[in-house]
Amino acid sequence: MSENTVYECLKYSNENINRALEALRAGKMIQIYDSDSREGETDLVIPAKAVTYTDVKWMRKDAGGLICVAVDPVASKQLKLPFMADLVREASKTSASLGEVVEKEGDLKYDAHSSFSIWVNHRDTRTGIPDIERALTIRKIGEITEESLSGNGVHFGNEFRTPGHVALLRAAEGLLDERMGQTELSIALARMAGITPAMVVCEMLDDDSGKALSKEKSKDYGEEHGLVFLEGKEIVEAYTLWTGSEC
Ligand SMILES: O=C(CO)[C@H](O)[C@H](O)COP(=O)(O)O
Ligand SMILES: [Mg+2]
Ligand SMILES: [Mg+2]
Repeated sequence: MSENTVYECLKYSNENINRALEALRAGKMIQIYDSDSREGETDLVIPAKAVTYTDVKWMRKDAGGLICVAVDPVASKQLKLPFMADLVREASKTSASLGEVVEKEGDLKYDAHSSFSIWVNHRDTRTGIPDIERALTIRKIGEITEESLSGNGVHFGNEFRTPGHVALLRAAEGLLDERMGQTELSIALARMAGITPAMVVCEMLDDDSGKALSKEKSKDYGEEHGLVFLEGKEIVEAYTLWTGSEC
């Protein structure tokens, strides 16, 4: 079956989904809004492997949130990426002060737990923060994710050090059955698009209000910049079809 045939049979009735998958396959930016009942935030989202320093600058200047890379749950386990909360909880066994700050049940009002893993820099970076260096770290995270999922044994520590300036986000094992943050939503889209499931996400913030950019203003931004705007519920619906498809 040719690549096109596969994509043909995966056409969705929601044209927004088809446009988003096409954009992601082309390494282009899209927007994902999680939901009114969760964070109520819109992220700029782009495949990690495709990121250039101008994309990092775009997210830094126009979105302004934390530039993170969401990693597929299978690859996260292969790469031995820990949840930061688990790491701190373990460390708190020898440091009481850490035990007081570690994420506990009920701490987050919008979800059961965060998806933060470790924060890294690629070893070829100097300080790790310039756009050009963060882009390198991000692309290399995409590449090692692809390598790992291809069954090629990889050694994360050979290429990356922590702490660093790019926050890794570990997608929940059950993906959208378990959690519906932009971490899982972006990985679900990557799986549907047939691209490496390592996705850059960055929250869009509002310079005037000091809050997250509203859904309406985020949609306006998307229209001005030709970006596909997806809501979490659209992705959940399409992913349910995809997982049940015979393609
Ligand atoms: O907190 C975050 C990391 O900066 C953002 O909300 C990002 O969207 C990923 O987290 P989540 O999956 O919880 O939405
Ligand atoms: Mg968040
Ligand atoms: Mg989010």
